[in-house]
Amino acid sequence: MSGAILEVSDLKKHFPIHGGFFGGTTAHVYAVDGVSFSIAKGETLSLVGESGCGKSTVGKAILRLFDITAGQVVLDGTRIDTMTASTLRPIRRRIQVVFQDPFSSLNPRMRVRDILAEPIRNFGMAKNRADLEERVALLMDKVRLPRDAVNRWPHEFSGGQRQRICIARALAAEPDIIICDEAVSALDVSVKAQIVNLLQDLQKELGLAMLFISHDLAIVEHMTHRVAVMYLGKIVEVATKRDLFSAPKHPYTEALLSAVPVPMPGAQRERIILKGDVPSPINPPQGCRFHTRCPYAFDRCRKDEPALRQTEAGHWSACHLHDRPDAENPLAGAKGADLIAAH
Ligand SMILES: Nc1ncnc2c1ncn2[C@@H]1O[C@H](COP(=O)(O)OP(=O)(O)OP(=O)(O)O)[C@@H](O)[C@H]1O
Repeated sequence: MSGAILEVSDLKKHFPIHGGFFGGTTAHVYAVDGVSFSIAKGETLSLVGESGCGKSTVGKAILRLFDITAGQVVLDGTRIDTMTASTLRPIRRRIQVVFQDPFSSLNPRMRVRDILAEPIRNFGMAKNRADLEERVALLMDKVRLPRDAVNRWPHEFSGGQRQRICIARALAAEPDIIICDEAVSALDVSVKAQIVNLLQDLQKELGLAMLFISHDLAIVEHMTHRVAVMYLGKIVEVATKRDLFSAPKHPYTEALLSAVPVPMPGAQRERIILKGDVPSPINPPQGCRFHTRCPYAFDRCRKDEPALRQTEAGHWSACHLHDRPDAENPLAGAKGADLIAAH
């Protein structure tokens, strides 16, 4: 994609499982198994899917919290997955993260001023002491916290306020992209909406790119440009928010969406209850990984793995149903478009 700030190609992360008498590798967790996407400058891409499908592992791989098994991560044209720790150091500033738990993410022994000053100092961004103070004050303004709160300790703040401090800390480094890993999942409903609005405002104001990792499609719907749906280490569908919510092309996306409430009086989607649990990523099913739970699975799904391919402009999906005539594809056409029209 032109203007991409981040490009991830065929990313794999297989965690070895050690066991046996000699403690050797006995198996692997195929946590992420060939994931590709790109994010444009100023764009939000949401990565959604059930717990354990590999979303956080994708985020951590981009942050280089561990080495990847295979694939490429390219930031603004530069490959970063193969960089040594010292070359990577200045690049780290450009990718920041906000994690789920604002209670454990902040050092309880540091005042807010020092929490925000730390990245500014580490990345050598302030000209002098006065500039540092000014930068800290502006960060408080950006996340709508009073400037004098910089003298307080993390425990003096509510969960939502702490998440604002985590966002300010991420912004302190003036990044190109922020990874929000379940950043609002632990917050109360009303606070969640405030933080989502704040992130959206900041994104517009600063032209940030965002990778928004979430299991909650209802939240994603309010703030994303595009959505990538993950299942068992793979992306099964990618589309713009409007296309994905109005006309999902993959049965897994359809099932996830069926659980999202429709914000219109009297309107409701038919809930699809998937059978069984997500299979183990240690031993993923042959063929299509979703076939064991798919309501439409047929013979081919048990044997061949479907490739992620473009079915309409900007809409990608990995499902053998696309090779069937429309009459035999329950997901052909703009199913649900009427429900979404009022959004
Ligand atoms: N360090 C690790 N060692 C071994 N397995 C791991 C490790 N980290 C993650 N996994 C496994 O990889 C799979 C994907 O985990 P991941 O945390 O990326 O999923 P997720 O979609 O973000 O789910 P959640 O929202 O529950 O964190 C899971 O089966 C998890 O148990």
